[in-house]
Amino acid sequence: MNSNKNIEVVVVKDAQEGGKKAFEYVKQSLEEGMKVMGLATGSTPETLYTELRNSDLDFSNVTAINLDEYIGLPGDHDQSYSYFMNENLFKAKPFKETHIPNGLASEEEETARYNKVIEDHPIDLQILGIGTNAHVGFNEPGSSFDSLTRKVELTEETIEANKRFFESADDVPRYAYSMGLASIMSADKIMLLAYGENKAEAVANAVNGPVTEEVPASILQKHKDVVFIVDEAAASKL
Ligand SMILES: N[C@@H]1[C@@H](O)[C@H](O)[C@@H](COP(=O)(O)O)O[C@@H]1O
Repeated sequence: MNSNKNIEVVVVKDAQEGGKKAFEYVKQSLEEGMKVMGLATGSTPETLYTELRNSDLDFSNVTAINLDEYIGLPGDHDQSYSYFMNENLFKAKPFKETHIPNGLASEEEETARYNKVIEDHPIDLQILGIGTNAHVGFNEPGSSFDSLTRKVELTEETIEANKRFFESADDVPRYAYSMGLASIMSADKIMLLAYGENKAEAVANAVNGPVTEEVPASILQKHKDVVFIVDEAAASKL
């Protein structure tokens, strides 16, 4: 099924099974001494976070670094990624430190601050979701493979996909701070999760397509240790 030897693809039945499989990888990383874990938001990692919350794994020696945050939303806004992480993971599972971009801070200061956070805490395991247009974090098509944390403009496709969490598309922020593709690639290990038929094309392009900035996740073909955990629907175009 997987014709690209660089990306290991594990196919599971559904998101529930995906959460359990992803949990095993996280557990193994912890056993191997993981100190810094890169975290993702969106609906995809929810089943993994449920497994983590319900486990007895101890993250009190692990630093968490999140991929991105909407610009303009305060951390206590119920659609901010900061709020999502607190509710889905951090309240139940304390980490040593948690880092997430501050959506209210100024661009210059915040991007410099966040790049320093990543530089000071090399990521052992990075969790990723994937957008329907193959974005990772908020690195939309056209993002440079050399990019670090910066302000990004969301595409219409992403605004459409994310409006389900807001009252209307007009309420979806237009900009975000996102870790760049080079920052993501600097992680020692990467685990990308994807569930559902609407991710099938993005997954196929990322795994088997050309490595191009038009398909941000395709850069993962160049990483030495990457696994995709996808359900049967998301694997259907591989
Ligand atoms: N910035 C996030 C990504 O980190 C996430 O992976 C992706 C998919 O979201 P979902 O998991 O809800 O499909 O879109 C969002 O825009």
